[in-house]
Amino acid sequence: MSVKIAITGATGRMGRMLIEAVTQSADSVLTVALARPGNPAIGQDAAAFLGKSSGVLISDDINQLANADVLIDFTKPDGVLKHLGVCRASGTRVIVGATGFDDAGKAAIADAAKDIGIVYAQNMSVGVNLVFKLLDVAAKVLATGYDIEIVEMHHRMKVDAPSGTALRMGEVVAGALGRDLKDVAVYDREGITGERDPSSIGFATLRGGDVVGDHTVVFAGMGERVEVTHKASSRMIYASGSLRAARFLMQQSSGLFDMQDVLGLK
Ligand SMILES: NC(=O)C1=CN([C@@H]2O[C@H](COP(=O)(O)OP(=O)(O)OC[C@H]3O[C@@H](n4cnc5c(N)ncnc54)[C@H](OP(=O)(O)O)[C@@H]3O)[C@@H](O)[C@H]2O)C=CC1
Ligand SMILES: O=C(O)C1=N[C@H](C(=O)O)C[C@H](O)C1
Repeated sequence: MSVKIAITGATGRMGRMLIEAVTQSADSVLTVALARPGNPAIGQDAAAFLGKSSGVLISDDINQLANADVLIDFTKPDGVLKHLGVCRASGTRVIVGATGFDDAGKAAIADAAKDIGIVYAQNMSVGVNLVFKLLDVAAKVLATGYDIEIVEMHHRMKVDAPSGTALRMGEVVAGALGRDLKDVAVYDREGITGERDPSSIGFATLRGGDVVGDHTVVFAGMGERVEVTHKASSRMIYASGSLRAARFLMQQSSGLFDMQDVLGLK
């Protein structure tokens, strides 16, 4: 049976990629496509930008979320939290792809997962989730004598920094070393900074052009440097991962999961 999918932010970069992925999928079907009130695409077919017809018109009525098995939400934290309220009431499962949540937002996601199945992942790609595993191993092997720095580059339209993926990479590495990222993260360096604190994990954020998403974690020692890099060249990797997460969620009536759960990497 096809999984009934709702897409919010239907005219966004990821929204459109998700609509394309659902229209190509054999086991999911688009039933709801939402945009914010005033969006000029409201009333148009959700797949019109592909020159296709999906039979689903873009709407601004969030109560339509009840007409889906799974909402895939790549909007922004405030949008996700609003949509979660409707989904919690209707029993619609949710995939949270948006990044930039504060601690209160993350707590609200965890609370909603008491009633509905939720996959929340800063990066839905198989490759990045493999990298998370590799980083756990690398950090443990290179635990002493290696300075850890995380560099990411994204397109000029991205509004949050560092990326959710870079922050998750920091959490994985810090966790492997028994550190709390909140205590050791360094996000800015300017002027006379003093020598590097060996326990710190530094972040550098680059923005420009149309870069889909590049991440490198550097382990810099005396005499050698190990770099673990992932480069995304298509947003379809995130859309395909999200559909995989949707199939996984159909087996879960409640609970909070991530892509490591979906991919069986735990
Ligand atoms: N987890 C993952 O694998 C990935 C996560 N992302 C994350 O997904 C998010 C979206 O990225 P991207 O598609 O590039 O961004 P876009 O800006 O292209 O799209 C965002 C969409 O969300 C809508 N939106 C924004 N705020 C709200 C709101 N409060 N309520 C309802 N709709 C809203 C926008 O509508 P409007 O046009 O009206 O502003 C737009 O349609 C980002 O947080 C990004 O970091 C991106 C790629 C992969
Ligand atoms: O905004 C993006 O584009 C991306 N956002 C996610 C993040 O913040 O990590 C995932 C991916 O890197 C693309």
